[in-house]
Amino acid sequence: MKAAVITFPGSNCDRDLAVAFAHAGADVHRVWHKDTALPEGVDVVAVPGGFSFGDYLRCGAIAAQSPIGAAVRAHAARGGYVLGICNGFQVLTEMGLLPGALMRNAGLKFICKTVKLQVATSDSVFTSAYVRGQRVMIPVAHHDGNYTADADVLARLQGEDRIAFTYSANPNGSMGSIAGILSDNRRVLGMMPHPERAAEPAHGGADGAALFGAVMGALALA
Ligand SMILES: NC(=O)CC[C@H](N)C(=O)O
Repeated sequence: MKAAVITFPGSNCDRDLAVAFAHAGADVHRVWHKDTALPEGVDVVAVPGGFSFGDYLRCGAIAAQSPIGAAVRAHAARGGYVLGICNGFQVLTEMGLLPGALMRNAGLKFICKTVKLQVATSDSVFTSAYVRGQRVMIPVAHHDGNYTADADVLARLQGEDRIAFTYSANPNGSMGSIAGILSDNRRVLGMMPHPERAAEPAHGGADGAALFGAVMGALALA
Protein backbone atom coordinates (compact mmCIF):
# COMPACT_ATOMS: atom_id res chain seq x y z
CA MET A 1 0.00 0.00 0.00
CA LYS A 2 1.43 3.32 -1.06
CA ALA A 3 0.79 6.47 0.98
CA ALA A 4 1.75 10.05 0.13
CA VAL A 5 2.13 12.63 2.92
CA ILE A 6 2.00 16.24 1.76
CA THR A 7 4.06 18.95 3.45
CA PHE A 8 3.15 22.65 3.34
CA PRO A 9 5.15 25.50 4.86
CA GLY A 10 3.98 25.33 8.49
CA SER A 11 3.03 21.65 8.54
CA ASN A 12 4.26 20.13 11.80
CA CYS A 13 2.64 16.68 11.92
CA ASP A 14 3.83 15.46 8.52
CA ARG A 15 6.68 13.35 9.87
CA ASP A 16 4.53 11.83 12.61
CA LEU A 17 1.91 10.93 10.02
CA ALA A 18 4.53 9.36 7.76
CA VAL A 19 5.86 7.32 10.71
CA ALA A 20 2.37 6.11 11.65
CA PHE A 21 1.75 4.88 8.10
CA ALA A 22 5.23 3.34 7.89
CA HIS A 23 4.74 1.47 11.19
CA ALA A 24 1.50 0.10 9.75
CA GLY A 25 3.56 -1.26 6.86
CA ALA A 26 2.87 1.31 4.16
CA ASP A 27 5.32 2.41 1.50
CA VAL A 28 5.40 6.13 2.40
CA HIS A 29 6.34 8.95 0.05
CA ARG A 30 6.77 12.57 1.10
CA VAL A 31 5.35 15.20 -1.26
CA TRP A 32 6.09 18.94 -1.23
CA HIS A 33 3.13 21.26 -1.78
CA LYS A 34 4.77 22.74 -4.88
CA ASP A 35 4.95 19.34 -6.55
CA THR A 36 2.33 18.92 -9.24
CA ALA A 37 2.07 15.13 -9.31
CA LEU A 38 1.54 12.40 -6.73
CA PRO A 39 3.73 9.27 -6.70
CA GLU A 40 2.69 6.75 -9.35
CA GLY A 41 0.12 4.28 -8.02
CA VAL A 42 -0.54 6.06 -4.72
CA ASP A 43 -3.42 4.60 -2.68
CA VAL A 44 -3.82 7.12 0.14
CA VAL A 45 -3.02 10.83 0.19
CA ALA A 46 -2.52 12.14 3.72
CA VAL A 47 -2.81 15.84 4.54
CA PRO A 48 -1.16 16.48 7.90
CA GLY A 49 -1.77 18.78 10.83
CA GLY A 50 -0.01 22.01 11.54
CA PHE A 51 -0.27 25.67 10.70
CA SER A 52 0.05 25.78 6.92
CA PHE A 53 0.98 29.28 5.76
CA GLY A 54 0.68 30.46 9.36
CA ASP A 55 -3.11 29.90 9.34
CA TYR A 56 -3.38 33.21 7.48
CA LEU A 57 -6.71 34.16 5.82
CA ARG A 58 -8.42 31.07 7.24
CA CYS A 59 -6.81 27.81 8.41
CA GLY A 60 -6.07 25.75 5.30
CA ALA A 61 -7.27 28.37 2.81
CA ILE A 62 -3.88 29.10 1.25
CA ALA A 63 -2.72 25.46 1.32
CA ALA A 64 -5.88 24.52 -0.58
CA GLN A 65 -4.58 26.62 -3.49
CA SER A 66 -1.17 24.89 -3.58
CA PRO A 67 0.10 23.41 -6.87
CA ILE A 68 -0.37 19.84 -5.54
CA GLY A 69 -4.09 20.56 -5.03
CA ALA A 70 -5.12 19.63 -8.57
CA ALA A 71 -3.50 16.18 -8.23
CA VAL A 72 -5.18 15.63 -4.84
CA ARG A 73 -8.58 16.58 -6.29
CA ALA A 74 -8.00 14.26 -9.28
CA HIS A 75 -6.99 11.42 -6.92
CA ALA A 76 -10.21 11.90 -4.92
CA ALA A 77 -12.30 12.21 -8.09
CA ARG A 78 -11.10 8.82 -9.32
CA GLY A 79 -12.05 7.25 -5.98
CA GLY A 80 -8.67 7.46 -4.26
CA TYR A 81 -8.44 7.58 -0.46
CA VAL A 82 -7.62 10.85 1.30
CA LEU A 83 -7.00 11.39 5.02
CA GLY A 84 -6.89 14.92 6.45
CA ILE A 85 -5.94 15.37 10.08
CA CYS A 86 -6.50 18.64 11.93
CA ASN A 87 -5.05 21.28 9.59
CA GLY A 88 -5.44 18.60 6.93
CA PHE A 89 -9.19 18.47 7.66
CA GLN A 90 -9.27 22.26 7.34
CA VAL A 91 -7.44 22.03 3.99
CA LEU A 92 -9.89 19.40 2.68
CA THR A 93 -12.91 21.56 3.53
CA GLU A 94 -11.22 24.54 1.86
CA MET A 95 -10.58 22.36 -1.22
CA GLY A 96 -14.25 21.40 -1.30
CA LEU A 97 -13.48 17.70 -0.82
CA LEU A 98 -15.47 17.69 2.43
CA PRO A 99 -18.49 19.84 3.31
CA GLY A 100 -18.71 22.43 6.08
CA ALA A 101 -16.02 24.52 7.75
CA LEU A 102 -13.84 24.53 10.84
CA MET A 103 -14.53 27.74 12.75
CA ARG A 104 -12.76 29.26 15.77
CA ASN A 105 -13.25 27.16 18.93
CA ALA A 106 -16.32 28.28 20.87
CA GLY A 107 -14.17 29.20 23.87
CA LEU A 108 -11.72 31.15 21.64
CA LYS A 109 -8.80 29.26 23.16
CA PHE A 110 -6.30 26.83 21.67
CA ILE A 111 -7.15 23.39 23.06
CA CYS A 112 -4.36 20.85 23.51
CA LYS A 113 -5.38 17.72 25.39
CA THR A 114 -6.31 14.09 24.95
CA VAL A 115 -10.06 13.67 24.54
CA LYS A 116 -12.47 10.78 24.49
CA LEU A 117 -14.07 10.13 21.11
CA GLN A 118 -16.90 7.89 20.10
CA VAL A 119 -16.53 5.97 16.86
CA ALA A 120 -19.76 6.93 15.06
CA THR A 121 -19.41 4.55 12.13
CA SER A 122 -17.19 1.61 11.32
CA ASP A 123 -18.35 1.72 7.70
CA SER A 124 -15.19 3.14 6.10
CA VAL A 125 -11.71 1.88 5.38
CA PHE A 126 -10.40 4.25 8.07
CA THR A 127 -12.75 3.21 10.88
CA SER A 128 -13.32 -0.44 10.00
CA ALA A 129 -11.07 -1.73 12.79
CA TYR A 130 -13.25 -0.03 15.41
CA VAL A 131 -16.69 -1.01 16.58
CA ARG A 132 -19.49 1.54 16.24
CA GLY A 133 -19.90 3.23 19.61
CA GLN A 134 -16.36 2.32 20.73
CA ARG A 135 -14.67 4.96 22.91
CA VAL A 136 -11.09 5.89 22.00
CA MET A 137 -8.64 8.36 23.52
CA ILE A 138 -6.99 10.64 20.93
CA PRO A 139 -5.27 14.04 21.37
CA VAL A 140 -6.57 17.31 19.92
CA ALA A 141 -4.50 20.47 19.36
CA HIS A 142 -6.29 23.29 17.58
CA HIS A 143 -7.84 26.72 17.77
CA ASP A 144 -10.16 26.27 14.80
CA GLY A 145 -11.86 22.94 15.36
CA ASN A 146 -15.46 24.05 15.68
CA TYR A 147 -17.14 22.04 12.91
CA THR A 148 -19.95 24.06 11.34
CA ALA A 149 -22.28 23.28 8.46
CA ASP A 150 -25.75 24.28 7.36
CA ALA A 151 -28.77 22.22 8.38
CA ASP A 152 -29.00 20.38 5.05
CA VAL A 153 -25.38 19.26 5.18
CA LEU A 154 -25.73 18.11 8.79
CA ALA A 155 -28.85 16.16 7.96
CA ARG A 156 -27.10 14.49 5.02
CA LEU A 157 -24.04 13.61 7.11
CA GLN A 158 -26.28 12.07 9.75
CA GLY A 159 -28.67 10.38 7.32
CA GLU A 160 -25.86 8.89 5.23
CA ASP A 161 -23.88 7.64 8.26
CA ARG A 162 -20.96 9.90 7.31
CA ILE A 163 -20.03 11.11 10.79
CA ALA A 164 -16.88 9.15 11.60
CA PHE A 165 -16.12 10.34 15.13
CA THR A 166 -17.87 12.48 17.75
CA TYR A 167 -16.50 13.99 20.96
CA SER A 168 -17.78 12.46 24.19
CA ALA A 169 -17.47 15.93 25.81
CA ASN A 170 -17.59 18.60 23.11
CA PRO A 171 -14.41 20.69 23.59
CA ASN A 172 -14.83 23.27 20.83
CA GLY A 173 -18.51 23.85 20.06
CA SER A 174 -18.67 21.59 16.99
CA MET A 175 -22.19 21.02 15.71
CA GLY A 176 -23.39 17.58 16.72
CA SER A 177 -20.10 17.16 18.64
CA ILE A 178 -18.60 16.18 15.27
CA ALA A 179 -14.88 15.35 15.36
CA GLY A 180 -14.57 13.76 11.91
CA ILE A 181 -16.60 13.24 8.73
CA LEU A 182 -16.53 11.16 5.56
CA SER A 183 -17.11 12.16 1.94
CA ASP A 184 -20.15 10.79 0.12
CA ASN A 185 -18.10 7.92 -1.35
CA ARG A 186 -16.70 7.28 2.21
CA ARG A 187 -13.11 7.47 0.89
CA VAL A 188 -12.16 10.91 2.19
CA LEU A 189 -11.91 11.29 5.98
CA GLY A 190 -11.29 14.59 7.75
CA MET A 191 -10.85 14.62 11.51
CA MET A 192 -9.60 17.19 14.01
CA PRO A 193 -8.11 14.73 16.56
CA HIS A 194 -4.64 13.33 15.83
CA PRO A 195 -4.54 9.51 15.61
CA GLU A 196 -0.84 9.70 14.65
CA ARG A 197 -0.16 11.13 18.13
CA ALA A 198 -1.71 8.05 19.74
CA ALA A 199 -0.20 5.38 17.56
CA GLU A 200 2.23 3.56 19.85
CA PRO A 201 2.51 2.96 23.62
CA ALA A 202 5.34 5.51 23.96
CA HIS A 203 2.80 8.19 22.96
CA GLY A 204 0.85 7.44 26.13
CA GLY A 205 -1.87 5.66 24.18
CA ALA A 206 -2.21 3.68 20.97
CA ASP A 207 -5.91 3.95 20.15
CA GLY A 208 -5.09 5.69 16.85
CA ALA A 209 -2.94 2.84 15.52
CA ALA A 210 -5.99 0.84 14.43
CA LEU A 211 -6.90 3.54 11.91
CA PHE A 212 -3.58 3.19 10.07
CA GLY A 213 -3.62 -0.59 10.43
CA ALA A 214 -7.14 -0.79 8.99
CA VAL A 215 -6.21 1.30 5.94
CA MET A 216 -3.15 -0.85 5.42
CA GLY A 217 -5.08 -4.09 5.83
CA ALA A 218 -7.92 -3.09 3.53
CA LEU A 219 -5.76 -1.68 0.75
CA ALA A 220 -3.14 -4.42 0.90
CA LEU A 221 -5.93 -6.87 0.08
CA ALA A 222 -7.47 -4.69 -2.65
N1 LIG B 1 -2.60 20.78 15.05
C1 LIG B 1 -3.10 21.38 14.01
O1 LIG B 1 -3.18 20.85 12.90
C2 LIG B 1 -3.55 22.79 14.19
C3 LIG B 1 -4.68 23.10 13.24
C4 LIG B 1 -5.01 24.56 13.03
N2 LIG B 1 -3.95 25.29 12.50
C5 LIG B 1 -5.66 25.10 14.26
O2 LIG B 1 -4.97 25.49 15.19
O3 LIG B 1 -6.86 25.12 14.30
